[in-house]
Amino acid sequence: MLLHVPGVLDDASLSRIRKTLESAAWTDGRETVGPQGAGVKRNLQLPDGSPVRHELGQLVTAALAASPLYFAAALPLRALPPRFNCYQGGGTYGLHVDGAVMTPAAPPGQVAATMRTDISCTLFLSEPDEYDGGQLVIHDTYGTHEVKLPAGDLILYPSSSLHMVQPVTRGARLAAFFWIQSLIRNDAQRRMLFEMDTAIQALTASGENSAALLQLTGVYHNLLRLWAET
Ligand SMILES: O=C(O)CCC(=O)C(=O)O
Ligand SMILES: [Fe+2]
Repeated sequence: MLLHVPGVLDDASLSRIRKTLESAAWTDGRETVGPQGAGVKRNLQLPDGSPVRHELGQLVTAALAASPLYFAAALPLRALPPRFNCYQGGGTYGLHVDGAVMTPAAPPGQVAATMRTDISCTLFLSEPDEYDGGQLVIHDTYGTHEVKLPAGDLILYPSSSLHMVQPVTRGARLAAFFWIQSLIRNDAQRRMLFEMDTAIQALTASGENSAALLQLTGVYHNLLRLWAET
């Protein structure tokens, strides 16, 4: 499932992130990728150990925690701390698939927890009119999707899909990106749960208060219980 989550960042967080990134020390994005990706990746990233990445990543994580839509769609078990990238001057990331398993660096003294990547996310930090190109192109069984969203908006898509970022030929495209291991590994099951949750929320918001709604809520939780891997 491809899902657009609008307004993840408010104006204050967005401008703080943008301002901090203006003077950040960027490095070659190929530092965090395997050999297949390295052949097609031409962008800049904040280094994984950079304090700026850590500080801004916490802002993004806090904003995500306040987004019911993100939560309902992703059903996150764990997520890789957000990274930040920048494409400019023809910068691009050719067609690739994200690594299936990642091991985020652990704080000193703690054992690193390896995670499976079920969902990939890009949080756009530049407005679409600030740059030319830079569409995130995602291939799935329904075809090819070109994504270029307002600053502060997030796209969530299955990590199993092939995807690319088209060359940025004017201006700069800033983004945060990260991966999620979901409670629900299977994309089709996760989508059904999301649709059921959305329907339950809509009925609840309309003032519905019936035994049938309670039963439907029970089915949602029982499917989650049946399918969730923790
Ligand atoms: O910049 C983006 O939108 C996606 C980046 C990406 O695909 C990756 O780093 O694996
Ligand atoms: Fe990717």
